[in-house]
Amino acid sequence: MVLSVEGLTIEAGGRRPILRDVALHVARGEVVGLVGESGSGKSTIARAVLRLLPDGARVSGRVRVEGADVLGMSGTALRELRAAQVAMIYQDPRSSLNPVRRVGDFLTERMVLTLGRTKRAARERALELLAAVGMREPELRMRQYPHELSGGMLQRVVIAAALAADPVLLLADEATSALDVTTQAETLKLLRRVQEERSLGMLFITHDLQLAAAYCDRVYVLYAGTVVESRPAKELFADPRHPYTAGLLACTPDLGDPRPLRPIPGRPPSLDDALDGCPFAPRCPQVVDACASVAPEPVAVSGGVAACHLVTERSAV
Ligand SMILES: Nc1ncnc2c1ncn2[C@@H]1O[C@H](COP(=O)(O)OP(=O)(O)OP(=O)(O)O)[C@@H](O)[C@H]1O
Repeated sequence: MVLSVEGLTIEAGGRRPILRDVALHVARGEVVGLVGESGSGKSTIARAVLRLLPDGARVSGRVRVEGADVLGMSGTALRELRAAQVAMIYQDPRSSLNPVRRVGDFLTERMVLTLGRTKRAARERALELLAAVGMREPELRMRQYPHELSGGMLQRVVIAAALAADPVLLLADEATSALDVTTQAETLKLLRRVQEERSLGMLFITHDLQLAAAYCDRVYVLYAGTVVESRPAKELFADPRHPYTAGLLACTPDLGDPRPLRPIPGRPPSLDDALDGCPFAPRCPQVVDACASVAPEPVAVSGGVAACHLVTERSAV
């Protein structure tokens, strides 16, 4: 397993944990979606994979990358993890690049500093990587400054940089959300291509369940810091088992479906809301008595798990 997260709980002083008992895994060559509304804890999971934890947080559980225990890593192993094994791609490529340094410097400096390449070898590798991500005129791009490139071209540069150290895992955190629709489609295709060519594991973070269901092999649905459902993407899309997953699917536009959109009423709980039962209970159209007081355990459903009292009841019959 490239990434394996078990029982991950992160508390940072609120009345409820940021993450509660999260279990998640990504196999080599697999694209795994992580979906949830804003504040559900998606980025916190990605950062925990790099052991970038909130200040003063209490953390329990396990995070393993290629079997190595990230939460217990020493300085050297942690540097190696961040510099080589795992690469993170953020939403806004401009925030990754220094506006007053040339694109070529951005690509080569890290290779010289953290991978110990010579300047010349780093430059050759940077040109190779730019070609690999479909950048035309790579020599010219190396000499340009970030403001001379479009958002889509910059995201290609960031993806090229992410591949520099031959990582085993890509963490794509809303990596295409800031791009226009056409550029988004191209960048998604590119990410899939490089992921397949190199057989990388990818954790694809998005708030868009339709996109995740169409793009990923498996999907985890996160709500208020807990995984409420995880299934193969096709099954999740065709037959969602958790009412929250069903609600998310019903409120995302689908051009082929003329039925009106049904937004989920209410808001997700904040960190100041204590949670006794199911975190989705106050918004759930199918709520039953147990939901208010007992947190549902994940139960096996076709291809994965769902944490919902109704699912438990149905599977008990
Ligand atoms: N360093 C921190 N200290 C305290 N609370 C934090 C910290 N980082 C995140 N949080 C809180 O944890 C919760 C989850 O945040 P996170 O950024 O992981 O959510 P997200 O699902 O990625 O949301 P978005 O889609 O808006 O990025 C939020 O309520 C956030 O305010």
